[in-house]
Amino acid sequence: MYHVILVRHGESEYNRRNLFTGWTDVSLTERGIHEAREAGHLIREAGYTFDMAFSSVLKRSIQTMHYILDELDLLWIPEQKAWKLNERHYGALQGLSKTETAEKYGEEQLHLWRRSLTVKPPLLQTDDPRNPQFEERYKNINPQDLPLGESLQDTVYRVGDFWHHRIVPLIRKKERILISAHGNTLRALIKYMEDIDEKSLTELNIPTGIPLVYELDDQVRPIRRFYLGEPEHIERKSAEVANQGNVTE
Ligand SMILES: O=C(O)[C@@H](CO)OP(=O)(O)O
Repeated sequence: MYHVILVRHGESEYNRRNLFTGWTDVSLTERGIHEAREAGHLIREAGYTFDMAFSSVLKRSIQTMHYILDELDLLWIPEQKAWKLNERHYGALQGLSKTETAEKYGEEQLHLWRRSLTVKPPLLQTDDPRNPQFEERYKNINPQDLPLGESLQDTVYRVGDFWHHRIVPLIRKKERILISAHGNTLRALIKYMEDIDEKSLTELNIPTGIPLVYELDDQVRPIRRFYLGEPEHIERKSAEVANQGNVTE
């Protein structure tokens, strides 16, 4: 049996301000740093270790990976930063307030944009300064592969491809792997691995900074997944994510 540990980065500046983030490159807050360190602590307490770590090319995920590795005294292990692990691209919603978006378009529309599998956000115009094609960090990526906005399904394709071609071969070689990524990247990966139905996927909210352990069989297929930590705390943090953008609470 193999295992892999997935973590959603700790709270970011945009999470705190309740703004759509996507590919916007924002830092962790003090709370986020604490959550990332706590994730490392939980992993250490549970007795896991790593041979290699992955993050996206967004700093909140990179910082989280480093805080976790620091807690484990593993900052020396090889790491890889991959754009294919970036958060789902939220198109023209990026930078908007989730609450204001709900007030303007209704909670139902907000929920569709946030949690449906196939609904795309309004796309960026190609001349929008937020277009990833203008960013130095994506200069080696085929411009046609860079999104102007993605549905979760689009994210499932790119994350699934990365998992299948880059992570699975390492797991087969018995590499113990940490993946520090994002709420919707991890929802996409869970969809890819388990093919869960759309309703369950809609209800799946990944809490920040809580390690998610996947046990995998000899064919690298999932056996079960579980969070490390105290169930009530995890439940509360998942509900916090689900309720972002509620107009009335
Ligand atoms: O804004 C975002 O990029 C994501 C993750 O923070 O939010 P949501 O939970 O609304 O998909």
